[in-house]
Amino acid sequence: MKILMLHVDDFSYEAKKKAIKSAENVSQKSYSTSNALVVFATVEPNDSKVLDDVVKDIVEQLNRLKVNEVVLYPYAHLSSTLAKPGEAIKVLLKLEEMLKEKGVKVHRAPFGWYKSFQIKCKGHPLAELSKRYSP
Ligand SMILES: C[C@@H](O)[C@H](N)C(=O)N[C@H]1[C@@H](O)[C@H](n2cnc3c(N)ncnc32)O[C@@H]1CO
Repeated sequence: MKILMLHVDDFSYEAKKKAIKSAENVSQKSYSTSNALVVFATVEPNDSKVLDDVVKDIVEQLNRLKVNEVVLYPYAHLSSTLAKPGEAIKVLLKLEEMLKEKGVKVHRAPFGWYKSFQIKCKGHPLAELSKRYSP
C-alpha cells in the first residue's frame, strides 16, 4: 500500500462520474471538512497483511497533529502495481473499520468515481507525509 497523508485546513470533493463498473453506489456525492488528515490511499496486492502497520502510522500522525478526523480517499495513482478493484474496496473498508475501532472519525470518499477536489494543505513541517507498506 502507498499512502499520502496531508494535514489540511480545508478539503472538499464532489463525485462526478463512475470510473469503473464496480464503482460504489453512493447517496452522498460531496463532502467538505476542515482541520483533518486526508489520506490518499493506493491499494496494492495482498495489502490486507499490512493494515495493522497502516493503522498504527495513521493514528500516530493524528496524535502528533492533535487531529481526530481522517478522510480516507481511494487513489489509484500512487503505485503502478494496483490491487484489483474488488480487492481494493475490501481493504479500504477494513481500514476504515479498524480506524473507527481506534476512535477515529473517518469519512471514506466514494470508491470507483472520478471526483473533483479542493485542498488547502496547512504547510507546517508535519503537514505532508507519505508511507509505503509491503506485505
Ligand atoms: C479516477 C481518479 O480520478 C480517482 N482519483 C481514482 O483514483 N479513482 C479510482 C479509485 O476510486 C478506485 N480504485 C481502483 N483501484 C484502486 C486501488 N488499487 N487503490 C485505490 N483505489 C482504487 O477506482 C477508481 C478508478 O481506478
